[in-house]
Amino acid sequence: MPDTKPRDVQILPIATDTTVMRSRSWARLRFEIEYALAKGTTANSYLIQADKIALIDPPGETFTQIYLDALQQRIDVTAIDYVILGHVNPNRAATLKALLEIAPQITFVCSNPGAINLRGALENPDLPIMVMRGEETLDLGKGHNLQFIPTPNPRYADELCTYDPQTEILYTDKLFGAHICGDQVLDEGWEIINEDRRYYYDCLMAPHARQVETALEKLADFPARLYGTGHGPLVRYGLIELTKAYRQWSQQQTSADLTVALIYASAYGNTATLAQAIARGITKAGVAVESINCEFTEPEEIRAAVEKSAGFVMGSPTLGGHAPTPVQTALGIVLSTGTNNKLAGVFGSFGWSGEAVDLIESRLKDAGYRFGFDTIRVKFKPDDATLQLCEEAGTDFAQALKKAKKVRTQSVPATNVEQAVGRIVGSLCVLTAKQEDRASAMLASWVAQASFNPPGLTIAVAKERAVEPLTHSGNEFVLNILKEGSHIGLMKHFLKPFGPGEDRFAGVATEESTNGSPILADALAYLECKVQNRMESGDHWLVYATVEDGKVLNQDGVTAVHHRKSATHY
Ligand SMILES: Cc1cc2nc3c(=O)[nH]c(=O)nc-3n(C[C@H](O)[C@H](O)[C@H](O)COP(=O)(O)O)c2cc1C
Repeated sequence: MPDTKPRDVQILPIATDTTVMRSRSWARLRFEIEYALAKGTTANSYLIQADKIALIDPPGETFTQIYLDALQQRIDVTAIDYVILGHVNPNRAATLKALLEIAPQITFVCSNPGAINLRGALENPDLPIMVMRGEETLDLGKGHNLQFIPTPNPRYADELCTYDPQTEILYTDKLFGAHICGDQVLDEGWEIINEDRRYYYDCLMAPHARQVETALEKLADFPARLYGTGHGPLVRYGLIELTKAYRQWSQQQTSADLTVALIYASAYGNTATLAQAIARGITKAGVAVESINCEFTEPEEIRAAVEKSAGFVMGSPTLGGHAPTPVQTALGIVLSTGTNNKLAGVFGSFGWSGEAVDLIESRLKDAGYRFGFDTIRVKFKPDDATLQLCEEAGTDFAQALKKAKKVRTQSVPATNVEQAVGRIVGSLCVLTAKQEDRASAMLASWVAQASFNPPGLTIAVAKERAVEPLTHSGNEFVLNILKEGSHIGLMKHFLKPFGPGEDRFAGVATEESTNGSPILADALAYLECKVQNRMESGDHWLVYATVEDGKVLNQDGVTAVHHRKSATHY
């Protein structure tokens, strides 16, 4: 997606007295970890003009001015009665302050934890706020008698959904969204955005699937015709399928046999971002995560989650030279469970001294815990490379747990089917990809030509591969086809275990392709590819890519082929 298209606010009436205002950022997105998709996003706000006027979810500060301009062209902003907030993001404070300056009579509507956050974010303890706990309604007139459904989760403890019985719109905040930017307001032809919705779920929802299940149960009581999402297209055509998919994806998480307790606190969001990237790395390897924000969780719940988990990861910011009290309490609970056979991990964001992370690490070390990854210390806000490291550390952690479990179950010889499927051969290749700060590579032999016009191929990428985030629709990579005779060295290099964030290309001769991905100098040929789409196929993604360019580097060589004995090996 080019970064050149200017931000704007797209406005469309969507139902009786109801208008959507979508603040569109076309550029690569940085505020949540869906950076791998880089398709921009929209911050969706809604305007209900009945006898009273309500505004739902004004956007963050990068949109304050153009959003207010767009609003002022349509309504008398001084007449707004209510501003309803699906969650309170400090980043929205600038827009809310600007609205209050024009319309000081505004009453805010949010959940109870939302009210605490809002008073802090707007630095005003006397702010007029209507707190919605689930029983109350807000009558805007003309049948818009709004109902509210708190749907708290560790990431957004203050999340609140809103239902309008007049229009049968359910405003779902973070639920059912997608980080994509485009002209399409609704989700007609929704199958093509399935991948984006799934990735959004995997990154943002999977780490608190239990709370998603609770939210789905609550929301089922409200007959919705349309989901007014916080991001991306509104959900109308795919509403039944997406709701069903959310149930199914959540059930997959909550019924997984290995779980990691991810225990953290975060005052300004940096440690939470690290937690999210680590969670993504764990869940993509097929191990479930139970996220626990210790600020909002009862000690008993923390104890129960640790006891039932195969491992735990603890994260904390350093504030005033210490870990915040809820983290210290949680650490005490973890240590008192006395289960030092569980795998542990530690991470945190800090500013200058970082005592909190050191404290957690040393207390766990003293108690005899083993660590699944080297402690991650990040100064202030993480960049893309750090998030990649976190994701890979999470995957390593999950794989260590899976390995430990496998060791306990006896290894069985390959079945007839496994042996027979193993006789399928493919050319031995190395997929290399680089996007801005992120680079990765993977040995691939499950490769096949898939089309001639345009030239295209498929590659099977295991879901937990480090390179996986670089193989979504629109991403570019290079497929290096190895040469028989000189393939062993490269094969060994790319098969060896890499630490989280480790440079895959150290000591390997490469050149840069036009799409920025490395070409291996010793390859037989290379293909510059662009991912068109991908299909979920069991434990792999089947990636279909078209070949945009390519060259044979060694005219006399032949393709290295990978012969195997079993389908379970590459
Ligand atoms: C009031 C306050 C006190 C802080 N004290 C420390 C400190 O003693 N040592 C340190 O390394 N960083 C300190 N920091 C920096 C934070 O650790 C840093 O901003 C970190 O990114 C916060 O993580 P979070 O976004 O997850 O809350 C402090 C920050 C604030 C706002």
